[in-house]
Amino acid sequence: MFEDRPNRDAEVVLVGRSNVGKSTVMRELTGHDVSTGGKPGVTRQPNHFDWTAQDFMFTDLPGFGFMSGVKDERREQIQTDIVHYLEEYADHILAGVLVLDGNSAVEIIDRHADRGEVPHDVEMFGFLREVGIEPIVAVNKMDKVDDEDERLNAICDRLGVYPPWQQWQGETIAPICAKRGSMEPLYECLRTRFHEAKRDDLLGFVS
Ligand SMILES: Nc1nc2c(ncn2[C@@H]2O[C@H](COP(=O)(O)OP(=O)(O)OP(=O)(O)O)[C@@H](O)[C@H]2O)c(=O)[nH]1
Repeated sequence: MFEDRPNRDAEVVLVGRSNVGKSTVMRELTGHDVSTGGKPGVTRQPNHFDWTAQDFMFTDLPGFGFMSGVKDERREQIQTDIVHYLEEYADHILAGVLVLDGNSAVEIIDRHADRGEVPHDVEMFGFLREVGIEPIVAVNKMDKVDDEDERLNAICDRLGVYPPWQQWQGETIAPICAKRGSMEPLYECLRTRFHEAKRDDLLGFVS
């Protein structure tokens, strides 16, 4: 199990396959320069970004799916740890941000589905809902996507969310480009969640 979780009442977690840009999203959210780029699977332990005064933190959970240089057994252990973490702290988690790579998500999901497997992203989306954490899908790397509406609708379709994607704007689907600092759609979704949770004191983190 992951260790050293600060005891905070409110939390937003980020999950996503390796190399989707989770650390870059985190840097934009927190202003902390976490290690980005390089080898996929760099993040192996949760990174907590902690605000004691507000009793709140953002948590970057390790990338699931492909991790280079990590043995199968170890990778499975990390996945099990992620699941346990989300189950255990679900009551404190105001939002689960599933970060996808807008440029490759549909292709990867379809490849796994064609093999008769449940794609990781689809599984994680469903799992978050199952444990009572409403997911926000941050579709990153939109700078690499030409047919924006078509791609976002395909992502909705694969996740079992009804297209058109625009009806989930500000709530569930957030097309972003973390590398260029285009984060407003994600901030909008987070503001909605904080407001619903009556935590308007947290709005300053996403304005
Ligand atoms: N084109 C583009 N590239 C991006 C964007 N955001 C991140 N990247 C790049 O994607 C690569 C992976 O980014 P990271 O933030 O390290 O990804 P990660 O998901 O934290 O990776 P792990 O540590 O392996 O879990 C880096 O080369 C980033 O520069 C984006 O919005 N557009």
